[in-house]
Amino acid sequence: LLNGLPSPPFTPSDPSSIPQLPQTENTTVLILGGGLAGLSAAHALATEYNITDYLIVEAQRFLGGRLHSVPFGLDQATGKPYLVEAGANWVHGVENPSTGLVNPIWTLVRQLGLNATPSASGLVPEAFDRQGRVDVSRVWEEWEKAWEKFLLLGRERQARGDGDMTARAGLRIAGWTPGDHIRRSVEFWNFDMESQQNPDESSWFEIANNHYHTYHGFSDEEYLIHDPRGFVAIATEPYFSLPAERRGRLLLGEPVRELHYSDQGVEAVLDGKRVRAEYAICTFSVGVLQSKAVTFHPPLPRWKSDAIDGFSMSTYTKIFLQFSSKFWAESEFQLYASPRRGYYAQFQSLDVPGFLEGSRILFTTLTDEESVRVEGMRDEEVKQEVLEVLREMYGAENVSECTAFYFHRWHANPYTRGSYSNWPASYLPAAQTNLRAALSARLLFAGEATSYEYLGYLQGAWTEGRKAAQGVARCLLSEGERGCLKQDWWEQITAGQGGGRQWQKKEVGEG
Ligand SMILES: Cc1cc2nc3c(=O)[nH]c(=O)nc-3n(C[C@H](O)[C@H](O)[C@H](O)COP(=O)(O)OP(=O)(O)OC[C@H]3O[C@@H](n4cnc5c(N)ncnc54)[C@H](O)[C@@H]3O)c2cc1C
Repeated sequence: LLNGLPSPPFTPSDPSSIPQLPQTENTTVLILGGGLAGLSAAHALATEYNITDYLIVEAQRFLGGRLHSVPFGLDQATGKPYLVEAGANWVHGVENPSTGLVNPIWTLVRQLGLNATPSASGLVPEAFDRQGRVDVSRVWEEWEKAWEKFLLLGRERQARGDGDMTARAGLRIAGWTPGDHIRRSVEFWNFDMESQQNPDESSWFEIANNHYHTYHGFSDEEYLIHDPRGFVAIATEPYFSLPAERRGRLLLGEPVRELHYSDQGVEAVLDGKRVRAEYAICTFSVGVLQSKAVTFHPPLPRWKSDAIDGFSMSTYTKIFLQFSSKFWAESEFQLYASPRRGYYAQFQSLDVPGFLEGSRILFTTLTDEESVRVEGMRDEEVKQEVLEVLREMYGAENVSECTAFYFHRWHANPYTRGSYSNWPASYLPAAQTNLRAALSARLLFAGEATSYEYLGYLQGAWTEGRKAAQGVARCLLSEGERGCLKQDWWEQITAGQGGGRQWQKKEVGEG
């Protein structure tokens, strides 16, 4: 379906098993999107509120959204492909023994027994530039000192009520001024590889908050998932383990084109079909909403469209290569310091003990403009670029034959339009409240981008899906009492005028 991608293993093998709807279908709760937020909402409705009359509409012919496990290359031992994660791959932050707080994604990983190995992304990597090997340990230390100060000052200043600035300004204030290609690469590795955008494009305060909630709230550990069932299992297995009568109805391969909302309910227009619901939970990414591929009726109020258009959605691209023999370093990570910032700066080997040992698989990661650039190129051209860099790093004579090559075009994919959201410096917390707020108290919004604490992460998508289910359930179980949906929104946001006193706060359900 998508650029000739191999079908993920969870695609129903028999397309006739996908139920066909009559012209108009009615349901109580319509779940728009079958990614982690949509499936966690479905699971919560069925298990916690005993609501089973729901329908999930998913545009792609498989579930999982940005959890996307893809067969790749060949495992010579089994004669079958490996499974690699083109989308989310890590559990960021696991558990905090002093508070007892556990990342819900970590709980799911453990319940399902998925293979998870601690990843060394925070340690000084082996590094190369055009002249050969370089030692980045001193620069790394400089970065770590500045980064700690950046986080601390960011949260202190926010608590004092100071105005936000770009993360670039925050880093400078913390003493970080990257004047050469080594420093720029170390910065890219530690900043952009998390936020997918550079410090000039990102908010100081919200990057500090986001980091705090995940890496202090849970822990600073990161686990890479590499399991033959795919990381997508955290979304699909809880849903498919429900008894059939609790699984609602599922419609795959059906893009929503229009959404009509009023205080009576929501109607989704698909190709040749309509679905009417009392409530709907929209989990489409900010990128999809920004693309205007879905038309809203009535048109979105300004407070909502500004909240969508003002946010950032960027792209993070993992490019996988399998070789006939392993020629690279033994360590998990290698840094390439190009004069061009972010140009194949990070390589990660899956062929290391504890991961896919013996696989001869390596991947490199691009972000933002570099991602969009390669999405516009042919696979062969991109492959040649990566091979050229590897030849510089390891010597042309050592680079073996590349036997498999793959990357997903997240920006071009009309159902994702990027990888995950990022908080721009000019965007106020009140605007994110609006991103999340329901329309007409009937059409709710949920997904990684609507999470204040865990924006961008799987834990954000999971918790937001469940909260939306809770909001809908509260209304259904109280028979639609006015004010049953507890969500705030701000009618008018005046940036830079000294804060909230000038904003008019409203509650969803008010006229
Ligand atoms: C490359 C990459 C790497 C990442 N790495 C990590 C990581 O290591 N750790 C981590 O925690 N997070 C990571 N993330 C982020 C994480 O994947 C997301 O936060 C999470 O999966 C988002 O889930 P969601 O349900 O909010 O959105 P989605 O997964 O996007 O779900 C929305 C669903 O809506 C569907 N849809 C869109 N438009 C329509 C339409 N018009 N009609 C019907 N259906 C539609 C989509 O197909 C999709 O299935 C990564 C993401 C990417 C892409």
